[in-house]
Amino acid sequence: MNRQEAAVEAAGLGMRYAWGRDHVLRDCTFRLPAGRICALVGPNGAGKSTLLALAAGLLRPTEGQLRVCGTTPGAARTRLAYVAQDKPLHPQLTVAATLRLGAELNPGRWDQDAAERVAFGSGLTPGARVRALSGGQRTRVALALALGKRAELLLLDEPMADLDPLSRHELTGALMATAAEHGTTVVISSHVVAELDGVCDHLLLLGQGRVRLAGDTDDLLAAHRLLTGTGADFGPHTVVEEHPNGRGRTALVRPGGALEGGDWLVEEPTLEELVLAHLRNPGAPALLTADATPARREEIAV
Ligand SMILES: Nc1ncnc2c1ncn2[C@@H]1O[C@H](COP(=O)(O)OP(=O)(O)OP(=O)(O)O)[C@@H](O)[C@H]1O
Repeated sequence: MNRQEAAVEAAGLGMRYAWGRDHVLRDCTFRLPAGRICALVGPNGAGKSTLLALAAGLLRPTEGQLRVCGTTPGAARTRLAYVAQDKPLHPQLTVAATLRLGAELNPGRWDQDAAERVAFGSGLTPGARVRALSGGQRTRVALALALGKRAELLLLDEPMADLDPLSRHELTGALMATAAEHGTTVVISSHVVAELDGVCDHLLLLGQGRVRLAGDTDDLLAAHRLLTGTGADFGPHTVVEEHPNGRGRTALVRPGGALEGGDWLVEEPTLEELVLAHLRNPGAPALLTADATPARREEIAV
């Protein structure tokens, strides 16, 4: 089978912080094909930031393998851009000087126009000092650095959390345009799943440090159905979540056989329904679609 190259590939990936008692990530195996826009979701403490920092080469895994842009995260550093949750920037610099620094650190690949479009899109002036910026303005500058770098892989840790709705819309559009124009892979963590619907074409859902769902969003949605009816027996189907409703019972299932002929209304769930059902039911069996399943572990070792 001819498969698209992987932007990120993990096998048996585990992480335990030096002072932590427990594993933060445990036996994570997944593959993110290049060129996708991947939503990274999961409850607080699931390990999303840790996974992004590992992929950015800022942390070393304690177990397993992680391959980024076909090499080690450390070797891929010049080819990726990482925007951390707290958006670290030099507070004494102006916005213009920050972008100049971005240009100096990324010779040969820096895109000043792209960086300026993002940085100055909402009236921010070049002479403004970073230390005097609001949280949302800092996010703009951090995203401007990331997009100016023309990275192959963007790792964005809750980038939209402190942006106003118009800025979110504008910057989401800028990210999607960049991804479409340059084939950039984007991993974007967020708690606002509804906002990622229609933006992301790939999903990675972590729960308690483990991969719960991974794959193309269309494939994951197609692997689930919402059944609503009065019967109580869901037959051969794997039930992720079931609850009563006005008309009887509704269940999110992974079909294990024919759905026709049952006394059910059958619907495809939305991405938000799929994610929320799995967040509420961490015991549901994990599912990786074919394109999210890595090659054999030894083949991805670096
Ligand atoms: N430097 C650290 N040392 C020890 N434990 C840490 C460290 N950083 C994170 N942790 C722990 O790792 C676990 C996962 O944290 P992480 O920030 O990766 O989760 P998250 O999914 O990004 O959470 P959130 O949605 O709240 O941002 C948490 O239990 C956290 O306390």
